[in-house]
Amino acid sequence: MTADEMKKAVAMAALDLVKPMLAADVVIGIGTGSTANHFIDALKPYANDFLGAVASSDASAQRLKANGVDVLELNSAGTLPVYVDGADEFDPRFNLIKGGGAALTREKIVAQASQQFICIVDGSKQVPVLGNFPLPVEVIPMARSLVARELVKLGGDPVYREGVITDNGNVILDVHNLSITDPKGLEAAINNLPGVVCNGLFALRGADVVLMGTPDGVQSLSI
Ligand SMILES: O=C[C@H](O)[C@H](O)[C@H](O)COP(=O)(O)O
Repeated sequence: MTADEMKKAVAMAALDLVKPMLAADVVIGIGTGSTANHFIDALKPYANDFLGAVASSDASAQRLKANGVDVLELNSAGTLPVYVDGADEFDPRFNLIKGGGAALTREKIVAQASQQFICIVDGSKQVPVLGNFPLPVEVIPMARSLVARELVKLGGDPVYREGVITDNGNVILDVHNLSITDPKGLEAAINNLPGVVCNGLFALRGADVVLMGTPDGVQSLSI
């Protein structure tokens, strides 16, 4: 089974969890990336069974609309019952690194607005300790160098993701060589740096459910 087939399988498993929640007044949260894209495509036959979705990126919003799903603003949607999204890494406590596709800030907002976060991943994303995947940090452009120096003080090696501007008009620093033994503490410490909009650690609000695709099928993991 290819990685893409595993991503599709976890997306279908997530759909099985979400289908019973769908109703005429229900709005769901949708993430960003190649795994979330499979989930968006899988929603197409059910597009008329729920009110719509809040998207964590312009790219996902466009894909949802192409699949017949109405896209709503979070401000008019209230609390969402569920958020479905991928991740770049997850640890045994369901702390995550996200933002490989630069959508981390809106993802964190929609996750925070949701009662349940279903994380859909292939097995390559499972790690004992977060940090092998460089941690994305979204930064106000004028603060890029300042924040980079502060991230070095925290023990990381930040690299400017050249050519990438987020949906919010900001830039991304990818922080290499972190061994993240205190995900909540590091998430808060980075968020406290002036110029940082958001960082890709999802520990203060991690995943509730992880569905992991393996060559032997989809595993529903528990903490
Ligand atoms: O910014 C992107 C998101 O955090 C994605 O959820 C993450 O990068 C995983 O993407 P993929 O499903 O393509 O591996």
